[in-house]
Amino acid sequence: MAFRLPGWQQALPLDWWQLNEHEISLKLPFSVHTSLLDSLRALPCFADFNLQVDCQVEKLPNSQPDLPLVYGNVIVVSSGKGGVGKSSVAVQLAVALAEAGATVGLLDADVYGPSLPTMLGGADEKQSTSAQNKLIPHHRHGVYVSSMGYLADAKEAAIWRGPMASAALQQLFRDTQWPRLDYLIIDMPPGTGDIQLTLAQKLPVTGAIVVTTPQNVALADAEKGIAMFRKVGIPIIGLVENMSYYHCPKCGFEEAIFGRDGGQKVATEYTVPLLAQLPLASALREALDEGEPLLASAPEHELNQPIRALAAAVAGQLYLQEKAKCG
Ligand SMILES: Nc1ncnc2c1ncn2[C@@H]1O[C@H](COP(=O)(O)OP(=O)(O)OP(=O)(O)O)[C@@H](O)[C@H]1O
Repeated sequence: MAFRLPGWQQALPLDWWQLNEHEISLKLPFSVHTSLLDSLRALPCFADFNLQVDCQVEKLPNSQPDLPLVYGNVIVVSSGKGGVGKSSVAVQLAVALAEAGATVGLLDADVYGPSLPTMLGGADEKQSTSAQNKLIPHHRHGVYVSSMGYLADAKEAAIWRGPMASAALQQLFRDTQWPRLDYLIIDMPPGTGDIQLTLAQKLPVTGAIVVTTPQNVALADAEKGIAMFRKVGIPIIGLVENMSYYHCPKCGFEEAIFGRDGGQKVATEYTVPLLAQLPLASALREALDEGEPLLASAPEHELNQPIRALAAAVAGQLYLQEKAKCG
């Protein structure tokens, strides 16, 4: 059976492989957690070889080529509707990419309900400023984080009007002293209104992810999210269906309590990839509530594998889609 990376329909290009006597090296231009390559290592044709994998993240063009940008690939995580798990997906995606070896930044643009300080911990610590008046990001679970939640009083930010909120966010984006990043993940405010549209147009974005749950109400809003990014010419990396099925921690029983395959239908209708169907699991919520994502607090937990596969699918699709544009 041929090996496929998560989210890939095709085999890996031949020029990514190199054979040197008893060693095969694979050069990937994006991040993939090593555990996702175990089935590749187990193929009989690799039995006599030592497989070396080297991930060197390639910087791809973004939607604002004229803006000077020192960061790597900028991925916005959005949702048409609140409460579907957008921030949870953004946080776990960032931690998973960092765990796979990438240098990752996470910008909390969810100004009206910044939840990253809760999910990553250190909510009481303030961000300090450098001698050049730049904001120093926190470094949590391998990810560089900058959030309104570390800066402004949440109650004060909650009454900001749209233009004020989007100006504050652009400033947060610009004035954070990011290290040289491979990926910057932006947790967008939920919805498809003016503030989201302005942010999508003003920020240099490489690709967007739309998070949804399988219920019809959430899917209808996810469709609006896809339409919004298409309108402003931002490539859609794909759709993430969160809370796709309930995972019983005791017996492993799984049930699609919000309905089945809604995300797949929308993905097919809009011809975007369905990047992942993530379980609804109390262990994931408890870990995020404690500021210790499961990937960090219990790396061996079985619930982490779908998140690692999501991260590989996001990184791989972003690369594939950009290269497809170049023909
Ligand atoms: N797959 C999941 N399993 C269990 N709990 C989850 C899952 N995804 C998210 N949650 C929980 O659901 C709640 C809402 O998630 P989250 O804050 O990520 O949603 P959101 O879409 O970002 O919300 P908002 O739009 O209000 O910012 C959180 O308590 C989170 O821990």
